[in-house]
Amino acid sequence: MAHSYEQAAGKLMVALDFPTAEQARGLIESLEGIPCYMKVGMQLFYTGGPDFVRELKSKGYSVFLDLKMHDIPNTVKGGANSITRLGVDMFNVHAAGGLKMMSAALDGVVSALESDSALKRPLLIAVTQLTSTNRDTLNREIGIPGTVEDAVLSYAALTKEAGLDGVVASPLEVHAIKGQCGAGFITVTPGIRPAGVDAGDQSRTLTPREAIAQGTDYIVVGRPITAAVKPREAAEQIIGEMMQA
Ligand SMILES: O=c1ccn([C@@H]2O[C@H](COP(=O)(O)O)[C@@H](O)[C@H]2O)c(=O)[nH]1
Repeated sequence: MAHSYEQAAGKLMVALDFPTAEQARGLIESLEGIPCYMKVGMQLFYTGGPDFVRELKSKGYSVFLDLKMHDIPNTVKGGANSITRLGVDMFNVHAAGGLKMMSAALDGVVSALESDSALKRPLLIAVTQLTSTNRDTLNREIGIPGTVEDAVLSYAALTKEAGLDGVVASPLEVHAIKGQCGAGFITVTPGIRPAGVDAGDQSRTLTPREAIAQGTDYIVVGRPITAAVKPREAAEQIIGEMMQA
């Protein structure tokens, strides 16, 4: 299906992986007017904190808070409650934390919503197998047998059972996830590299056009935009590719 400019831009999540809010603001200014999602990860959150997230929301951006919580259920429930109060549009936990931990995250969301009717329900998703990992990481290093896709599908099934909205996976697994969990189960896919751009530490990658063609709901793009000489041009080129998919 062809995408309009707005549809394609709305599926682009820009990873604001910067050490300071000041540096992130520089990129945001250069992308002004592009209706993309902004993703705040641990590097920026640990310096910019909740205030920076509120600043993004006040500018009208949809925000994915990518803190990948992974702790005991009670702690994750509290974290999810605080994040929901912050007013983000999406946040995540690690599926490896298990069913009880993911259900506790959902409880944290529900308890926040019950305490303040003005709050909007954020999408809650779980990280399956990091896109920087491959079969060797899984089998030899961690000692988990099988293919990466097996592991991703197993985490996705658990995430669905816990009642979460979707998963983070590589674009290579989107087709299988949608087949198993249904088209409405959201996939958020990092590991995006336009042709000719260095993969860096990413192992399981596709281009923006290929990822959209696989049926992913959102692509996450960091360095191909943030480290580009002309970030706005890089972002517009990616959106153009997504529109052609
Ligand atoms: O499996 C995962 C989960 C999260 N990420 C995050 O996405 C971006 C990707 O950045 P690039 O610079 O485009 O590689 C980054 O914020 C990661 O923390 C991921 O890459 N893989």
